[in-house]
Amino acid sequence: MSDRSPIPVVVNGAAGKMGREVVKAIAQAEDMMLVGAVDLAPSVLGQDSGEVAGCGPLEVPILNDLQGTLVLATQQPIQGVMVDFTHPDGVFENVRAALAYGVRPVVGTTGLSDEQLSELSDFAEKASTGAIVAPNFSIGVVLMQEAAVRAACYFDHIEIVELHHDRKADAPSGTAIKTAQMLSGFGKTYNPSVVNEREILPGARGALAGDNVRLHSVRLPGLIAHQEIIIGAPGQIYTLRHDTTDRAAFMPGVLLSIRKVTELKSLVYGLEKLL
Ligand SMILES: NC(=O)C1=CN([C@@H]2O[C@H](COP(=O)(O)OP(=O)(O)OC[C@H]3O[C@@H](n4cnc5c(N)ncnc54)[C@H](OP(=O)(O)O)[C@@H]3O)[C@@H](O)[C@H]2O)C=CC1
Ligand SMILES: O=C(O)C1=N[C@H](C(=O)O)C[C@H](O)C1
Repeated sequence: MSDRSPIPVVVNGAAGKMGREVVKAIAQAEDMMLVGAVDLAPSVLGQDSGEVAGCGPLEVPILNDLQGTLVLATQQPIQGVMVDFTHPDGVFENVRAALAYGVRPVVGTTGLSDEQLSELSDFAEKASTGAIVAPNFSIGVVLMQEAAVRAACYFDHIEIVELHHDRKADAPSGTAIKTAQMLSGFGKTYNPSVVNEREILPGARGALAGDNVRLHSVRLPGLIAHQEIIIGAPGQIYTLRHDTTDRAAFMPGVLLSIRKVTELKSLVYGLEKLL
């Protein structure tokens, strides 16, 4: 049994698909304590976050007041952490608020623009407060991305297909954008044209990211989160694929980030930097 105080954690988006999974994971982690649960969904206001998550009562009600809940997190023996799985529209303000209160953000919500990310990074640096933004908390995805980066030393033709459930707000996925960013900066332009290509229906060839990596998004009920990186060369196709079959897959990465963010003094973008 450790004599250190548990890390106080606020979960923002606590009633969502990811938020419920995070509440369960924190309830089971001996070195963490859930001190606040926030969500804007009116149907869960005032309900016990543990009951909503399906892990039994935790005596932490779901509130719709992030600022008030962050204040609670500042009144704990050690500095708190805010885990955010909400919506692309609100995440920037949520993270700014957490940093302003000295509560360290661990952010899974996707959709932050490069400018927003850079602004949050400057803000964290000035506040000397750790923050982690990870478009994907699954360790399997990081391994897939790293294999793609290695393959990029030898191959020039790479397209990414990401497939998600039909309740996803943003496209392309944060994971696909991050993968393209990781493949960029090696002084090459991917997918050089070998014909004068005509896109008969706009969008048919996907979006261009990074150094010309093509991204394609599929949205269907029945899917959770999946990504293929397809690498082509004369006479061969190398396909990397990751399938999330349960959101529990993200929890080891989320818990690791909650622990690591307490040691940081600035913003880190990407789970791969913590492994
Ligand atoms: N980094 C990673 O590994 C992963 C990232 N994600 C990302 O996390 C985000 C959430 O995903 P998911 O859990 O599936 O989404 P859900 O829609 O299931 O959950 C989001 C919850 O947050 C609530 N909410 C929306 N805006 C706010 C806000 N400003 N403040 C507080 N609560 C808010 C929603 O309420 P209401 O329904 O009323 O809007 C909902 O209850 C997405 O951006 C997704 O891409 C998802 C999986 C893994
Ligand atoms: O919305 C989701 O579900 C997911 N979003 C993240 C993304 O945009 O990459 C991570 C994962 O793919 C699940």
